[in-house]
Amino acid sequence: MADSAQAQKLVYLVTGGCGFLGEHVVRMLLQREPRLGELRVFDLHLGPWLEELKTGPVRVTAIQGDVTQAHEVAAAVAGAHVVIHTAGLVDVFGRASPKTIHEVNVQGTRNVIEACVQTGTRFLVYTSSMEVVGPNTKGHPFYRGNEDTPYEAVHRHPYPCSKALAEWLMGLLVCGGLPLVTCALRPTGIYGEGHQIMRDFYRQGLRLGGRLFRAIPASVEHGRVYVGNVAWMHVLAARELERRAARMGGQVYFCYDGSPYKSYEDFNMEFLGPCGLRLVGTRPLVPYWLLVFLAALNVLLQWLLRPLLLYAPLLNPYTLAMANTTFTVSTDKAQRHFGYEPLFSWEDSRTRTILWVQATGGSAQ
Ligand SMILES: NC(=O)c1ccc[n+]([C@@H]2O[C@H](COP(=O)([O-])OP(=O)(O)OC[C@H]3O[C@@H](n4cnc5c(N)ncnc54)[C@H](O)[C@@H]3O)[C@@H](O)[C@H]2O)c1
Ligand SMILES: C[C@@H](CO)CCC[C@@H](C)[C@H]1CC[C@H]2[C@@H]3[C@H](O)C=C4C[C@@H](O)CC[C@]4(C)[C@H]3CC[C@]12C
Repeated sequence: MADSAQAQKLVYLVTGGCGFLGEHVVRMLLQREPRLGELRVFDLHLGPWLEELKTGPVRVTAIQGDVTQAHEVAAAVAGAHVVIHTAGLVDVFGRASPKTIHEVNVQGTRNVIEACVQTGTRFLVYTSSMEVVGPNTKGHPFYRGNEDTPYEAVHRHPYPCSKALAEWLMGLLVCGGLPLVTCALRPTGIYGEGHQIMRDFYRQGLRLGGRLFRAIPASVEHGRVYVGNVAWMHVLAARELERRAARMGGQVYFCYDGSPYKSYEDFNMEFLGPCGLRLVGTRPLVPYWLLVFLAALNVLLQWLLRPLLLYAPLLNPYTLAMANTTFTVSTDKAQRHFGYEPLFSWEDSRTRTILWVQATGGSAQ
C-alpha cells in the first residue's frame, strides 16, 4: 500500500460477516471503502443476502468456515490486506458451554492473529466489547467513563472472560514487536436493524397486550450505540490503521455516538413506543429481591432441564446485573486518533431502527 500504488485495490476479510454487526460492516465497506477490490465474507453460517452483493462491481467471496479451525482461517486470510474480526459467540444466556465460548472467542481470535502473521496480513481490527471492562461482579457503576477511567474489571462469566482474553491477545502482539498492526473496538450494547433481542422484546410486548413492565430503575444508565456507527467505526479504523499505525497500533477504543444515556428499558422504548408498546410503571413493578430470586431460579431450571431441553431465558443473574448496573461511556478517543465522527445522527439511528422493528418485528423473518 505504498504511495506508488495509490490506486491499488485492497482485499478485505470480514470474519462473522453474516452476523448482526458483521452484515453492517460488509455493507458499509461496499459503500464507503473506495480502495476495496475484493471482499471476503467468512462465517460459520452464510446468509442468502450475500448473493445479491455478488452482482456489484466489487468481488464478493463468501467463505463458509469456522474460526476455531486454524487451517480454514489461514486459507481465508491468505492474501488479505486487512482483516476485520467480528466473529464471536455472543452468549450471556447459557446457551453454549464455557468451553465452546472460549474456543470460538479466544482460540478463534488466536487463529486469526496467527493466520495474519503467517500470511503477511498487516492490519487487523478486532471487535471487542464493553464487557472487557464491565460491569464488574461487584456492581460498581461506570458512569460516562472513557478508555482511561480507572475501573476494577472483574470477570467471572465465560463471555466477558473470553472477550477480555481475546483483547489481551491483541495487545500481546504490540509487545512482541510484530509487523501486524491491530486495534480493538469496544461497543457497548449495539442496537439497530437486525437486533434480535429488540425484536424479542417487541414480540413479548405484543403478546402482553402492547405492554412491557418496568423491572429496572430509570436512573440506571446502560450504554448503547447504533450498529451503523459501530460498522462505520470499524471501516474507518481499518482504513486508518496503515496511515496512523504508530498512534493506533495496540489501542482500544470504545464505540460511541449520539445515542442518549438511558436505562436499558427506557432506551428500548425509544423504538418500541412508536411501534405501539407502552412501558408500564415509573418505578420497577417487581421488587429487586424477587428479580434476583427469579434469575437464580432460572439458573437452577436451566441446569435441571439441560438433559431434556435448552432452557435459556433472558433473565439470569448476569443479565440482571448488566441491566441493573450503570455502564456508559463518554469519550472522543476515536475522533482524536483516527478522525471518527458518527455517520448516523441519533434521529437517523432511531428512525431506521423503528422502521426495521415495524417491518420485521411481527413477522417470522
Ligand atoms: N451485539 C452487541 O451488543 C455487541 C456488543 C459488544 C460487542 N459485540 C461483539 O461484536 C461481535 C459481533 O456480535 P453480533 O452481535 O453481531 O453477534 P452475531 O451472533 O449476530 O454475529 C456473530 C457472527 O459470528 C459467527 N460465528 C460464530 N461462531 C463462529 C465460528 N466458530 N466461526 C465463524 N463464524 C462464527 C456467527 O455465525 C455470526 O454470524 C462479537 O464479537 C461480539 O462479541 C457485540
Ligand atoms: C432484567 C430484564 C428486564 O426487562 C432485562 C434484561 C436485559 C438483558 C437481556 C440485556 C441487558 C443488557 C444487555 C447486554 C448489553 O447491552 C451489552 C452486551 C454486550 C455484548 O458484548 C453482548 C450483548 C450484551 C451482553 C447485551 C445482552 C442482553 C443484555 C444482557
